[in-house]
Amino acid sequence: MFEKGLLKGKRILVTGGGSGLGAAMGRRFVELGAELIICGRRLELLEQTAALMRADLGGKVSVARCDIRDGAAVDVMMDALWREAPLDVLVNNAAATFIAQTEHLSFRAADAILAPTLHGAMYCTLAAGKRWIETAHKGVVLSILSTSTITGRAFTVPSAMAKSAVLAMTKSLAVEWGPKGIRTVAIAPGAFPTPGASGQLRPEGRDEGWASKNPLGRVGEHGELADLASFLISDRAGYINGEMVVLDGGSHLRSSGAEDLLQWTDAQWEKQRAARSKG
Ligand SMILES: CCCCCCC/C=C/C(=O)SCCNC(=O)CCNC(=O)[C@H](O)C(C)(C)COP(=O)(O)OP(=O)(O)OC[C@H]1O[C@@H](n2cnc3c(N)ncnc32)[C@H](O)[C@@H]1OP(=O)(O)O
Ligand SMILES: NC(=O)C1=CN([C@@H]2O[C@H](COP(=O)(O)OP(=O)(O)OC[C@H]3O[C@@H](n4cnc5c(N)ncnc54)[C@H](OP(=O)(O)O)[C@@H]3O)[C@@H](O)[C@H]2O)C=CC1
Repeated sequence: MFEKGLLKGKRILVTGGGSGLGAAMGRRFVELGAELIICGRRLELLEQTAALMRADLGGKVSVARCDIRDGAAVDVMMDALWREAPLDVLVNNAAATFIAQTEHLSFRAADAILAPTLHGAMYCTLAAGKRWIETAHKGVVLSILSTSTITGRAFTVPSAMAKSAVLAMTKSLAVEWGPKGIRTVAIAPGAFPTPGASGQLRPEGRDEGWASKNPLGRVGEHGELADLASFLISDRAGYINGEMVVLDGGSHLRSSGAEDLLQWTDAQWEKQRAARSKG
């Protein structure tokens, strides 16, 4: 689909790149010639993912253990990365969510979502942006958001709040940092099944799957997201700034994707809370 070497010479950090969509995007970036760094909390998972990519693709892939909820840890990671060479692209992909009746959320539960999804994305963007600006280096920040930024989404309210805030960051920095050579862009994926998303959002007992509610009758393929991400971070998209591209088969035009949960009984919600407390 793309010219060989579309991302050659680009050094890219994907947060949460050890699993799911982060790993799928990272793999595609390496195929297109980029140097990749993936970060997350689980070092073993990161190393497994990186080893697989190196074995399959032969590119340069390294890992950084980092909990992006901790701003100081983000700075330590960025310092270490910059000691080798500046990044060219940051992909804010790491996030967390779970379904819950909002009135049952404790403050700690709300923070468990807001901290990685909002604060983590902000810390990483700040840490990369200030280094780019100090050295007049060009950069791109791609944030992986959600169609909840357009529709809102019942039962995942902290996630919808955090993603909407990161969209506001994307639009605001497009204006503030555009003149400094930094583009900020975003993708709002619809349903792209991953173990992480399915585990948190589709417990047993939820009605029929995501595909049946989609106008195109299917969920997204990881390669489709990886291709869009590759284009948006490439120089070919050099005039796209402050934009969020929706990649959901038109699903959000029909439903936010959470309305089935309005029919859940108290017993179902109790079962859901109990499943978590046993986990
Ligand atoms: C068409 C629809 C398209 C779908 C769009 C989807 C948009 C977004 C999708 C995604 O983000 S998918 C990514 C999903 N992946 C993850 O969530 C992976 C990362 N997950 C985690 O890190 C954790 O699982 C967690 C969810 C953040 C929780 O881990 P943490 O270690 O931070 O929490 P704890 O210390 O165990 O608990 C803190 C606090 O939170 C409460 N809590 C945790 N899980 C739940 C739950 N499932 N339900 C209710 N409450 C929960 C927990 O009880 C603690 O609160 P207190 O009890 O101490 O008050
Ligand atoms: N899959 C889908 O249908 C959709 C996904 N999205 C978005 O796509 C992105 C990827 O989701 P997906 O691949 O499905 O889910 P995953 O659960 O696989 O990805 C989440 C990643 O974030 C990392 N992460 C979580 N918390 C932290 C933290 N505190 N510090 C560093 N890394 C962290 C996790 O690694 P670790 O636990 O090792 O830290 C994990 O690799 C998310 O932003 C999600 O909101 C949006 C819409 C739909």
